[in-house]
Amino acid sequence: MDNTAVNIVGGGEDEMRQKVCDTIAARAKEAAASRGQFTIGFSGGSAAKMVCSGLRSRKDVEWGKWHVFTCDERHVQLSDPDSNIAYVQRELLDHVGVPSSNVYPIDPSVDVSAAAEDYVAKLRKVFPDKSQVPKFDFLILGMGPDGHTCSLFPGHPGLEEMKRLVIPITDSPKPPPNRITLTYPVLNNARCVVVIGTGSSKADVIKKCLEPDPGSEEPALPIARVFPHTGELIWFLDTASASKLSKTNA
Ligand SMILES: O=C1O[C@H](COP(=O)(O)O)[C@@H](O)[C@H](O)[C@H]1O
Repeated sequence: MDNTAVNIVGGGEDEMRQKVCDTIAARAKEAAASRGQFTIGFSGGSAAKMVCSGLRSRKDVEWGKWHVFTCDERHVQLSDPDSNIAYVQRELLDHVGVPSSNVYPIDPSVDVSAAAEDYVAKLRKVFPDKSQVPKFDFLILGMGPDGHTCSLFPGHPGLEEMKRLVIPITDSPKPPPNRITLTYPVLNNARCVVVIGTGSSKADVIKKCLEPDPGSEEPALPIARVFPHTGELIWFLDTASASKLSKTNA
């Protein structure tokens, strides 16, 4: 069964925000009802901006059931404007009722390798069965114009990591260089992954991923390698980011 959907929402950010946040709220409700909790991973950048602003006024969400991680994180202090979790904290969590014990920031006081190990320990608080790869209910992914997602960059050896759940990155081509990231085994084990593409700066990369040149021998870009084994994959695109696609389902 193909569990992939490409939604060209049309219009701009407001329409996208509404659709994406409706999807998150619906999945959170299902997860809380069937498993008693909702495990979610946020990305940083434009995806976080859209989602945090759309979620914080929602009254149809049981915030107390949420467990909040980031899909990747810059290895910086939580006071640094580059911190992904600090953004989510300020723009969403400070305004809703997620218990602080259900929010899992990285430890910036240790080196980046130790921070990656510490993050695995944090994952294991919520996903304690060590024989199983953590199964997130929901992951929100963004993408850079180069096709990176999380802190998985084109051509980086981290793309081939199939054992570790979280890896340190010390040579990110996008600053800051030190980061940690979830790996494909975790991304592709999620129940639902949403990819958010907005703006014309993403149009070329979206075309490359969704309508690749049949003759091309280029390896798939990092965002195009996300295919949950059994879960759903939903791409949400606005008019500008979908503008180079020839086939649309709008
Ligand atoms: O550095 C990062 O960049 C990507 C893409 O960000 P965007 O602002 O171009 O949408 C983001 O998804 C990732 O979480 C972040 O660490």
